[in-house]
Amino acid sequence: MLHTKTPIIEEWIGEALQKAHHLGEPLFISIVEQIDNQDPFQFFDAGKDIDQHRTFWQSADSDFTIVGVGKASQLYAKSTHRFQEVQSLWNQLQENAMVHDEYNIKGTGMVAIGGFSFDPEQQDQSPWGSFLDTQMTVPAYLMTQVNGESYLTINALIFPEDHLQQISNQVLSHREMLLRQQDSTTHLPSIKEAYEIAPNDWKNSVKQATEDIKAGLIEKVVLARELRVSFEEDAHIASILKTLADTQQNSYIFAYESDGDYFVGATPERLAKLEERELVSTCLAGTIPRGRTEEEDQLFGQELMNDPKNRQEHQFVVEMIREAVEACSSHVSIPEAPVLYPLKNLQHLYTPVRAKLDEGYTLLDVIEKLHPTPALGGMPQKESVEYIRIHETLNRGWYAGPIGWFDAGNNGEFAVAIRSALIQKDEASLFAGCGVVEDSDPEAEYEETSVKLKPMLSVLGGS
Ligand SMILES: C=C(O[C@H]1C=CC=C(C(=O)O)[C@@H]1O)C(=O)O
Ligand SMILES: [Mg+2]
Repeated sequence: MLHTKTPIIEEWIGEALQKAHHLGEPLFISIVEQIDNQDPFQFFDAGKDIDQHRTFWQSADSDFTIVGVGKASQLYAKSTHRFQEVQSLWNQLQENAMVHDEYNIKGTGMVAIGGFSFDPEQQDQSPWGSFLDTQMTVPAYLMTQVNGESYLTINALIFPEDHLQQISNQVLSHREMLLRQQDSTTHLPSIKEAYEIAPNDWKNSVKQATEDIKAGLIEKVVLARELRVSFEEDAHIASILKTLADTQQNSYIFAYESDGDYFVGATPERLAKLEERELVSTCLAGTIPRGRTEEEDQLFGQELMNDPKNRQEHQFVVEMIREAVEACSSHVSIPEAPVLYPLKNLQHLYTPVRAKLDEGYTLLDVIEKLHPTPALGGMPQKESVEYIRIHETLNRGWYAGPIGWFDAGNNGEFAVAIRSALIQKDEASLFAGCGVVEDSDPEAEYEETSVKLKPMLSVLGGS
């Protein structure tokens, strides 16, 4: 199918340029074509020769993948109203756009992919200097894989003074580079050094939090810790993503590249998904390892289901999400009790939330209401985020923040960026947190976070 569209792409760019001339201002153009099936990891890898700004997202059931290369537009915001700001930038961008799309498939055409930091009031930037507080990218080239079909979107902002031949040549040569299928080998890094940041101080902070909870300061707080590793050579991100996708069941695989730094992860936790006003959110909190045998696995699962401490951790999340979703939807349906959600290394308590989003609300409105849920922040929301700001010594940056995408048709999905790492050349910081409630035991919480670090550690050359 490659090459068949070349003349028409050139023609459409020409039309956009004429219109930009006429208007005297830049014009956004979006062109969607169906392409032969592509390997999303190869597409991601091929993108490195075009732009140091790539994005990757795969849904937890692996039936939807989007890969972005370059940036046709960026939506930035930094304030307590960051979600609203992004929404209005998005609305503006769509007002002046020429879209050529005969398919109308979710996640194609004008799509923004990116994330939000956990806490916009955190002043410290290090080591997240390349990641702004809010950064949603409309990729210049976007590959979408959905229902077994692949699509390529070309997005560009065309300026009146642009030169037609120059733009067309560039777009068409990039397109060819991206769609050329190469042989690729998976190459994971080898770890030179790995060390945990102050584990004893962290256990003391968990102990202190249980006392603060008993004293009534807060009800629950999620405390995170960091593991730092260095590699023999720079990490190869496409290989890391592919291995995560191959090994981490029931997980969203994501990567966001910014100026050569990468935020990568395999998170099981959906924040919210919206499709044709059907809203789905997820309560995921409460944790136990997988067993080594099927029998042990079931035993652990039952132990988790019946453990009051884990049920309490989970229940805080259900109550908060219920309230947030009820405030903007109807037909809210939430099962009475959680079920088990199995991952490779651990199992969680899981309660799905379904609702019909009321007219007038967007996915970003829902994200704003939900973030952070008590699975990432705590209870009450504002107090626990303040508690984290004061007591946690690491800078969360984008860890535990919303990460995801939305399109022009009000479809989209955000997960929370846990089980993740910030990768900077031959170094990485891995993060894991756990819900601390009144009955938390620091040693057990420490063990829980160790297991949560495993998925990322294993693809970064650790065990
Ligand atoms: C904060 C994390 O996990 C959350 C999600 C699921 C279960 C959790 C728990 O049982 O503590 C945490 O709330 C993390 O993995 O960094
Ligand atoms: Mg826990």
